[in-house]
Amino acid sequence: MTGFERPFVEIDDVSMRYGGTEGTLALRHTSMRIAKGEFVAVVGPSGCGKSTLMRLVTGLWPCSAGSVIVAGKEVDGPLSIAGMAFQAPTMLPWRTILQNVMLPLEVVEPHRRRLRGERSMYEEKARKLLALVGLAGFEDKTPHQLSGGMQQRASLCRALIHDPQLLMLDEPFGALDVFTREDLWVELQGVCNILKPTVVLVTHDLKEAVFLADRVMIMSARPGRIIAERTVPFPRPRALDLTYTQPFQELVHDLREHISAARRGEDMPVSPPGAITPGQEAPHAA
Ligand SMILES: Nc1ncnc2c1ncn2[C@@H]1O[C@H](COP(=O)(O)OP(=O)(O)OP(=O)(O)O)[C@@H](O)[C@H]1O
Repeated sequence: MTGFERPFVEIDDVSMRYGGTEGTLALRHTSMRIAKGEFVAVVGPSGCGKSTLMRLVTGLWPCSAGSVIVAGKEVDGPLSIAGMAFQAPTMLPWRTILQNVMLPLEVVEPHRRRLRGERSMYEEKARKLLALVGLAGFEDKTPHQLSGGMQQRASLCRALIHDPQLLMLDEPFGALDVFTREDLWVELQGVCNILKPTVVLVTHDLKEAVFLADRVMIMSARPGRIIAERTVPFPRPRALDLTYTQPFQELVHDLREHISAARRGEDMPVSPPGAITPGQEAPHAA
């Protein structure tokens, strides 16, 4: 990195209230910086405003106060450079898996314009992505012919088909069994290593956060704000065996304590941003 590089995502003193002045205050004075290519996980008590934060960053909702800047531009509407995946894969049941994966290309420019003339190139790309997550051979199936885990893999491909610079994942593995979930962590890590998007992952699973992220941001109970962050020092690629090691479990435990305190409405002593767990070396984070 040369000199100062502007963060890719800049969330500045953002507040968000649903339903007018008497409505629910979901976020209060939340700030966050995310570097290009960085993988950030956001954890916090249930209902603290994590999904709200995702909606503000992707421009699906406007903030009530503060600003969100992505790639140097203030977000003032839905972001075409973002790909999204949620807990429910939400595949269109009448379309094949390949057609579902290609859906964003029918909406997002410049792909929309190019799709008619370059359909076979785009189809090839969708097939390659599906192969990358172990779904080669399932392109022509419909969603109901696939398991939940397979549908979630396909929804990851759909989030990535238009080469998003920003990948926003809101509990994407929350509905899956633990084995499928862990397989998908490894696959997501592999895909990110190749495509290198900037990623924001909202999750309740602290192991998932530590396994996947360069940095974990911890939110307070509602109204949410960032109360602490941890840099994850483990080198990549990470293997699942890492989750059984003591440093990994200590970091998960540390996060759990922060969230328990946040649920009780207490703030733990806040570590400086980017604090590193004692005895561990600095990460490669972007
Ligand atoms: N569309 C909406 N209208 C009114 N209130 C909302 C709306 N969406 C969310 N809220 C409220 O805002 C607060 C934050 O919700 P949000 O979904 O962002 O939290 P979360 O941290 O993602 O929750 P969870 O961990 O349970 O998924 C909650 O109190 C919720 O009830």
